[in-house]
Amino acid sequence: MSPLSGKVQTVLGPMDPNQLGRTLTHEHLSMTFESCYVAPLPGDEDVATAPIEMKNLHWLHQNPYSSQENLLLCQETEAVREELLSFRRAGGGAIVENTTTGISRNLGILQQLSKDTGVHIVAGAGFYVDQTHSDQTRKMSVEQLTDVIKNEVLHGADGTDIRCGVIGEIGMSWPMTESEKKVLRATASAQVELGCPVIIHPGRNPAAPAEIVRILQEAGGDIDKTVMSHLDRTIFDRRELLEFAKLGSYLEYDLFGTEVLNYPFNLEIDMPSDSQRVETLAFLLQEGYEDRILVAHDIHTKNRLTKYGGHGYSHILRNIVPKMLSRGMSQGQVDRILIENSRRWLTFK
Ligand SMILES: CC(=O)NCCS(=O)(=O)O
Repeated sequence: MSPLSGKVQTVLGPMDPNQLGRTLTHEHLSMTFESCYVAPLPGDEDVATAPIEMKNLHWLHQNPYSSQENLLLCQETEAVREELLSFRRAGGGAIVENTTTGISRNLGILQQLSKDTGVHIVAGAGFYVDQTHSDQTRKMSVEQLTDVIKNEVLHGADGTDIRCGVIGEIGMSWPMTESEKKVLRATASAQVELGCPVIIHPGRNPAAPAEIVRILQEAGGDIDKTVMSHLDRTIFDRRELLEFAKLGSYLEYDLFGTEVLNYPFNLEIDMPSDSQRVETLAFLLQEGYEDRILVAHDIHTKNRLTKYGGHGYSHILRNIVPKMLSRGMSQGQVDRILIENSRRWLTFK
């Protein structure tokens, strides 16, 4: 049995899961996303390199990955601190910070933010998508990768003694690369030994989540303790969604607040609106998946902060919860999603 059994591990140490409260299971508080820069359309070069200001916020909203400045959330610690205080005032308790190796995890900042604001923060172990893997990562065996991940949970990451409390977000592309598959197998091995929660970023294809679950299962992973992120931009067909749901992972709708006409990473995809996300949650509840749903905003660029006219970390609590209630969900179901499911997932076995 893990020494962490029955506990949640935050950046301030292990804690009683009952203290978490309303939890956003997929956010970033400090990271860089330059690896996912998308060149601006011809004619947009000037606005793409201009400083962020009111007159280009609409452009930025539609083209968030085409401004290098927008990809540096790591420069906004003061704004994030203010937002976390606002999140607490809105009734929020905890945030799972999904920044892993490859997108500039900064555990010292996370620990300080938690001390300053009283928000419980759980940090993520492991590796983001292949394009951010270092040569050293690519050369590692599954056993070596497993040791790295275990060490980040048991002893601390990035040369600190600050410990991660989940594995992930583990980044997968579509199709998955060999290096990503090794990381996935290492994730499963570490999970078996530690009894810990896992969270996956799937590639942008409806077949990706099930393929990931298959590989995790083959490597001994605990699907019941695994979150599949970003379903809002991955599985659109309801029949396919139910097929996937049967596999038993948590089903995360974590792009609340993202309403964009052209999804820059895959122009074939029509990104749903928040109203459509709520409709999908209602559908999953009706189909009996009340114990499997999780929600978040996955804030990872500057323009989504309230400082830049974005929705911020309190959008779900302030706007989406009332919408859920107005669409027939009960307070009990909302609490199940925001409190009980996240608590169960985050508690070490
Ligand atoms: C930080 C991160 O990976 N966000 C996910 C963006 S995506 O558009 O859902 O892939």
